[in-house]
Amino acid sequence: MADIVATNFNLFYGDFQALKDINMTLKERQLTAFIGPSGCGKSTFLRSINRMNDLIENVKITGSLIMGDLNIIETNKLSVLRKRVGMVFQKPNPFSMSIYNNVAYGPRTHGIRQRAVLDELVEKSLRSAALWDELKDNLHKSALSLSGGQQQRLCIARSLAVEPDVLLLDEPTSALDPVSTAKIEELLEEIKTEHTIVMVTHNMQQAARISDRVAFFLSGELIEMGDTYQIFSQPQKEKTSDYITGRFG
Ligand SMILES: Nc1ncnc2c1ncn2[C@@H]1O[C@H](COP(=O)(O)OP(=O)(O)OP(=O)(O)O)[C@@H](O)[C@H]1O
Repeated sequence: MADIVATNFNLFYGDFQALKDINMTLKERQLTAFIGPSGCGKSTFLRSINRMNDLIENVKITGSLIMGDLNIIETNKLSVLRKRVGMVFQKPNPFSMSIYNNVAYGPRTHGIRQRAVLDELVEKSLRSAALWDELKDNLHKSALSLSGGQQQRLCIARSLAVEPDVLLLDEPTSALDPVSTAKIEELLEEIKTEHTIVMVTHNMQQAARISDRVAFFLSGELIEMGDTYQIFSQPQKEKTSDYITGRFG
């Protein structure tokens, strides 16, 4: 595992520059929250970390994004990158298959076939996502029969099953009720010492509750990054202070 380091990172959608000269270190085994008003580039930067932006036409990137020995921008081994960097989206998107097969899907695509190994990975991942006790007797039920909160925890379990270094989460609780949100926050706090977690959130209380570090974006720029306590109690930049006190955004 290693820190993720962005240096002079720029991203353009056609002529539009969505990210401007980002210099940032995402520390390993910490949870970093990306905050900022809508359209400021948080998701674009998050998607850059596992090259999801490759799917979009006319994207141009300059600068570098490095994780230890892995050059994220230049590698042509996307399956290796995506094994090391998992992603969970805003809306739970389990596959239309059983709970077991959802979690076993990633390991199977990486060639794991032995039933005992898969069983162990499924159990470990569901335990990490705080779902094992709830679901262990129903592993062959359809994932689509679960509640929204359970589906999102299943999506986290599915990402964890390939044992990634990094977990990217794009507003993972914004479609969920407060109880499901609390469960996800709790599980992220539990797993963050074993993974580097980067989460986009519009919920400032959530960032304050569970992140170790906060990065504040505005209009494609990284305005300020620091320890969560510092950002919320003693922001160094006026724009950060205006945003967190609700003056705009
Ligand atoms: N596929 C795309 N093509 C062109 N422009 C895009 C594309 N995706 C995003 N953008 C633009 O890039 C900018 C940053 O968008 P992005 O989704 O990264 O912002 P965000 O901070 O995550 O916003 P939100 O909080 O609303 O999700 C916005 O101006 C957006 O319109």
